[in-house]
Amino acid sequence: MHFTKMEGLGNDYVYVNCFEEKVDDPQRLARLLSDRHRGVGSDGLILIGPSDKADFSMAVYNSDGSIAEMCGNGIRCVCKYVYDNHMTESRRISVETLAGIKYLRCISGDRRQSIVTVDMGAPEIGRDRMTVDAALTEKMLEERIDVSGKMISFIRVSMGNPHAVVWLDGLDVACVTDGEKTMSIGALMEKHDAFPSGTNVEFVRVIDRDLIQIRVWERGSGETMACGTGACAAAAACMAKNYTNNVVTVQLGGGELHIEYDRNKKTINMTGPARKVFDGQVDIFSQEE
Ligand SMILES: N[C@H](CCC[C@H](N)C(=O)O)C(=O)O
Repeated sequence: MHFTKMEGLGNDYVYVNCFEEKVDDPQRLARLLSDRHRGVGSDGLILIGPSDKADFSMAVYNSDGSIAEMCGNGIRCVCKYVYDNHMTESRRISVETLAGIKYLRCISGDRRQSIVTVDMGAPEIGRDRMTVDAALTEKMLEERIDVSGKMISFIRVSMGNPHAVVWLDGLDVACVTDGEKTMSIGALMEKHDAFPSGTNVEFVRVIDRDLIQIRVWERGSGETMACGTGACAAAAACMAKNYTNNVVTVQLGGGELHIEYDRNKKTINMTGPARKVFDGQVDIFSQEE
C-alpha cells in the first residue's frame, strides 16, 4: 500500500489516497502504522476519499485507532495533497468530515510546504454549546472536576471534536508534568466521566490580547506537537472570556497558527503550514499488532 507522510507543525499523520488504495480495517492500520518503533511513526492515519457532498472526504484515526471527527492540521495537509497530486486544479476545495463540510484555500506553496486557510466552522462553547458572542455574557462558563484529588477548572469547547480548555495560570504547572509521564492531568482528563466521548485537553497561557501559548494532550494520541482543532478551541475560549482579541496567534510546540473569529459568520478561520515529508509503501499483510 502506498502512503504519504505529511505534517502540520509537527502533528504528523500517514495519508492514504483511497481513490487508489483500499483500507479494510483503518482503526487497526492506524495503530500499526502510528507506532514510532514498529511502524511508520505518526500521530495517526488520515484517509483521503471521494464524497458526494464535497470535493473530497477525510477520515481521521488517532494513533490508538479511535476515530476523530476532525483534524485541523490534517485537513491543511489534505488540501496540499490533492493540489500537488493534480486531483484538483482549484486552490479552493471542500472536504467532507464527520464534523461537517470544511472549506479550504491553498494560499501559497511549493513542493515542500504550503500555507492553507481553513474555515473550521462555529466553535460551541460550554455545556450549552454557545457561540463566542453569547458566551461573552455568560458568567458560569467554567466547569470544575476532581482529577485524582485536584480540582481542575476548564471550559468545554466543541470544534466538531471535544476539547477541554484549561488555563495554566490557575494550575500548578508541576501537576501538568507528573514525573515520567508528562501532561498527566491531560491523560486523566481525556477519559474522565465528565466527557462521554473522551476529550482533547489544551493547557493555555495567555501572553497578551494577541498571543496565547498552548500545550495539547490529544484524545487517542497523547501529547502532540500541535493540534489545529485544539488551537481553535483554546482561541475561542480565550475570546469568550475576553482575554484576547478576535485575531490571535497561537504558539504551539511545533510552531504558530493564525486564528481569526469571523463575527458575522460566527466561525473560526485557521491559517497555517502543511508539509510533505516523504512517500512510502508498506506491505500491510506483513504488519502485526
Ligand atoms: N491533531 C488534530 C486533532 C485530532 C483530534 C483527535 N485527537 C480527536 O479529536 O480525537 C488537529 O490538528 O486538530
